[in-house]
Amino acid sequence: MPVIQQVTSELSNNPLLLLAVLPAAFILVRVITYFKDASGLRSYPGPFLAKFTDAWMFWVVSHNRWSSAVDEMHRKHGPFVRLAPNYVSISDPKALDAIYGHSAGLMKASFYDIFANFSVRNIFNTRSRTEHARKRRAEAHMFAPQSIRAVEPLSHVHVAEFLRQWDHLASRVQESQHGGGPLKGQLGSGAWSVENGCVWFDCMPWINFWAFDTIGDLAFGLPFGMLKSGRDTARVAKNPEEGFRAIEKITEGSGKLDIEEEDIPYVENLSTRAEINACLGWLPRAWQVILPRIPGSGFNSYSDASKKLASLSIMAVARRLANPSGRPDMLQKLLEARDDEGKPLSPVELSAEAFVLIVAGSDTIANTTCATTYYLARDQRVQAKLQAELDAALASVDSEVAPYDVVKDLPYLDAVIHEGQRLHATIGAGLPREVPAGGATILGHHLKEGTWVSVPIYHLHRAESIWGPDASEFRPERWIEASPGRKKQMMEAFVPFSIGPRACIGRSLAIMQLHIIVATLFRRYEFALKSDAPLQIRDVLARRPLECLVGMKRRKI
Ligand code: HEM
Repeated sequence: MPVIQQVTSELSNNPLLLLAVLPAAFILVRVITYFKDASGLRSYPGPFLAKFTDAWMFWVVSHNRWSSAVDEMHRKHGPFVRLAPNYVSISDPKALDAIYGHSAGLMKASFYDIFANFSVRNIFNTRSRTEHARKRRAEAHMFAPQSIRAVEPLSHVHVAEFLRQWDHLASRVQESQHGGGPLKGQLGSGAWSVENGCVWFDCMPWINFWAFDTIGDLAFGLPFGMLKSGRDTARVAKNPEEGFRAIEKITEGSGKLDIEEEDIPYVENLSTRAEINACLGWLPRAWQVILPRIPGSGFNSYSDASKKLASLSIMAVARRLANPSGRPDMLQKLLEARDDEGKPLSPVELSAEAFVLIVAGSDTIANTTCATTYYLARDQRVQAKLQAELDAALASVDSEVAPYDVVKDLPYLDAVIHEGQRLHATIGAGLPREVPAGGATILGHHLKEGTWVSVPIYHLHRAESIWGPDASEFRPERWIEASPGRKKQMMEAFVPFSIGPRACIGRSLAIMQLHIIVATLFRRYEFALKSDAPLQIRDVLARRPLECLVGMKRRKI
């Protein structure tokens, strides 16, 4: 019997032998691939495991060390680091344009496939240049300066609701000072306690409630009501398929909205999905399908969370179609959008686009606001300086919510927001892009077709070579003191919204929201921390604060 036949028959008769041989064969294939070096990356330094397998990326992401591990690798090995057999991270700001710029020609890598939870792609997860350009054209006017300014009054409503709840919390301080008031309690789902003249509570859930209510309203005319209830809860279609059927019937003019709904903890589902996506994105497609199906793998909640999140946008689209309003929100603009043949978006595409607006436009703003609040609460000097600027600028303004026109050009507020975005880096990861046919030359290095490349934002925002020896300090003054030449250098390395054709489309809205919320909160309240302990983060593409316990009281203004 020939040797190969003998070996296969031996293996099929002996499953234990097969179990032992499979890992050995796997490792052998990886070692041979490494030495064959088809990717041409063998000479690049990096973690040992990453030379052979994507498992290094999977491991660091699943251990909550995405941005920090990549940062460490660059500090150890320099600007070019191999993070996976086919993936190089480049930490030089000069690489940004070559990778993400308009004429770069690199598209999103297949890492983004894991984010597709509808049968069609959305503006964020499509990897097709043509499809992306079509979507971006259709959605650009939603984010034009006049469209953003038109929604400012809507956004004020939610900031005012936010103040009602925090005023209520702050009033606990006076109540306890005047005797009789309780020293601890619960508002919505959050606990609070009074100590040292402040009310202490975790501000992260409240900031989430505000951000989600606001984007729910701006996107769909459908605030979730999280601020009012103080709870993470949203009404969604119980069955997404039923939602699509209802949309189709309504579009054909032959149906009423009659969908079974349920309440879900939306933010919690979003966190679950984000955490799992960030890990699964580094695995081969087969593993992405298998792992969520294995009981006890830690990935089981994935499909359920994805479906529930999708149901929210399906429900919102169905509601709007059933009750057309003409309201100037994003959903209305999506309904008016036409493709290149003049056709409206299909129900599933509408829902997919609405979904990404909610996800991209809430979490990111909430994380940035929470981290900025943390840094300001930790540094009383910076907080007082900001408050002095806000007091002067808003002295004659008769509104508890800071109008954008009044606060948009305040130098210290601007510097605080920049510094919060720099140091926290809400999107801290390198955003992976794939080298197209013909290869690409980046900073003199020729990389072959199919190689993944990225620039690590967290590392760039903290590199001493760019920001100086105090790079890891929260010091807004750096933005004001810098000479024009230095400021240019800083801005070239400051990329919280990324750059190029796939840069954040919601940037102007985010900047407006951040100015309004930081100015309003810090004019009205004082914040403190109990210790200088670092902010605990879950790093899953977006870097989300897990908890931020602050002491807060009303200011005398
Ligand atoms: C502080 C807040 C925000 C930050 C830091 C941020 C950051 C980013 C970054 C870095 C990207 C590029 C992602 C990638 O290449 O994978 C992005 C894309 C995107 N962002 Fe934002 N974002 C913020 C707020 C918003 C808001 C308010 C919206 C909309 C309501 C939004 C909608 C989007 C969309 C749709 C994309 C995909 C754009 C495309 O591929 O053409 N973002 N954002």
